[in-house]
Amino acid sequence: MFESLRKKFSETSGKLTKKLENEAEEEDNIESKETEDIITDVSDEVSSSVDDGFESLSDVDGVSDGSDSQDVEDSDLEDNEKSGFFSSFKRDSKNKNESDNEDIISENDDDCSDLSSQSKDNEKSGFFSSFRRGSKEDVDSEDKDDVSDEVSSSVDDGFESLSDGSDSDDVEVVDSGDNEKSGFFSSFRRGSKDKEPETNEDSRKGKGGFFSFIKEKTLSENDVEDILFELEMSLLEGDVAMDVASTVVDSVKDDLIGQKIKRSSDIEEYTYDALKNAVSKIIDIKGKSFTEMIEMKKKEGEPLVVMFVGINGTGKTTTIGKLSSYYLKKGYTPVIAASDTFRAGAIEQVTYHANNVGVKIIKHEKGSDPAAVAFDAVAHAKAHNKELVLIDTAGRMQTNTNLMDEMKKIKRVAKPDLVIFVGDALTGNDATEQATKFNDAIDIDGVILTKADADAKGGASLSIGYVIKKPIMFLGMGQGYDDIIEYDADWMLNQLFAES
Ligand SMILES: Nc1nc2c(ncn2[C@@H]2O[C@H](COP(=O)(O)OP(=O)(O)OP(=O)(O)O)[C@@H](O)[C@H]2O)c(=O)[nH]1
Repeated sequence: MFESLRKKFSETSGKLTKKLENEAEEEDNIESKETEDIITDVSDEVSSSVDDGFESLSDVDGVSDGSDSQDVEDSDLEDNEKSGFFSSFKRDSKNKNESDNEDIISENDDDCSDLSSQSKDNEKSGFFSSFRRGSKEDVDSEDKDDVSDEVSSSVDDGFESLSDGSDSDDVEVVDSGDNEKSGFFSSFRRGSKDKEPETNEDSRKGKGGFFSFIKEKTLSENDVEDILFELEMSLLEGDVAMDVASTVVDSVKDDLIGQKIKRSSDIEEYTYDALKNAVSKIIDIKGKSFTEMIEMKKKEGEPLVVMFVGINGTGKTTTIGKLSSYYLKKGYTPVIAASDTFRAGAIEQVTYHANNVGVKIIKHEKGSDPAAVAFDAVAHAKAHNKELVLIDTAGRMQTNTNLMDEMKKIKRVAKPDLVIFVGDALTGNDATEQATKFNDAIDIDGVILTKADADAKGGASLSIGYVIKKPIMFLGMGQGYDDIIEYDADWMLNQLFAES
């Protein structure tokens, strides 16, 4: 029962999950790409800052004409290529440093005994430490001061560039010198590896979803629009009334937009809640139950008079047999009025059910006035303190004016407390349209939907009450006398959202 609706609702959740899953993957890719770009930028900036540092060194008057250091660079090129960026960077700088220091020594012989020994130190401890020390050393020469300042500022620029590109923590790791084990790049690699392990299985087990966004995502109209449009279309195909389909979609949209989601389970949960909320508003039409009304009338010493209307073959007569049985079992005494005096065999059919169930039937000749039969049945019930009068009427098309007028006459004469439209759930949207027409003609009070047991679509069950703003009172669930249930919105909701 209602499999089709159930499927549509669960598909919506699945489709939205899938769509956002793709988006999360894209976000992940962009994030990785950004990370790679940052790494590239930082590498470039470090190289260029270091180069700037050397250029500054070379440009300083009296230090070097630049050709020496170029020679050194060239001679080291092969080595650097073999051993990668960091080692070449270290060696390069060491050699540059060495070469530049030598230049300084040769040009400033008088002042260079200290620097010469410093140069040896530098050889041992590499580029960064040598420059730092270099800038800190108390060198008297103005040239040396200039050199130190410029190099120091170039290197600092290099560090600033590093800092701009990423966490200062990471930069400090570079400064520590052990790049391979603990440095900036490895920390990025570790960082991206840290994101990777959230495999489907892990996230399902540990975090409750197939994927998760790197940042929390707020659902927008854009995210849900196309999927809810699909839902609306498939509801319409499933015989859900247009009003109902758009109300469901609007309500779901309202509930979903602005929701903050992190992982797939959030989407499932929010979509499920939003759909359930939308459907519960649709199907929960407030009204007194049949049984409550019998009791109310009983207190007044009157029978509850109920008139059944609808088109041919929807199950009016069978439903009257079922309700007779249902209320007999509850301790009430129903009486049936055979007011379908129009169709051949109708009086025999209803008599058959009355006899089977064991209730009194009031009947006249075929072709007699159906309003008079109903009037007699009400009088009988009042005279015998029976609690319920069930009036069977001829099936008629809402377009048949004569028969619709006859129905209005029965209502005027018998003064029923309730006019119930009996609709065939299998006819889907037609049932809703018929109910609307009967409601316009005679002002119905409630609905009984028959053949719900065979209804896979569920369109009429979802729509009919909402469209005419009258409650569904019972659902016919088969051909037997016991195959009828009082309609309950919670039960219906469970049917629509139960795990299949
Ligand atoms: N599966 C199923 N069949 C039903 C249900 N209610 C009625 N039927 C069947 O529907 C057919 C028509 O039922 P009727 O009670 O004769 O319908 P009606 O509205 O009285 O028909 P008219 O007298 O022509 O107006 C019968 O074969 C019933 O057994 C139900 O809830 N489930």
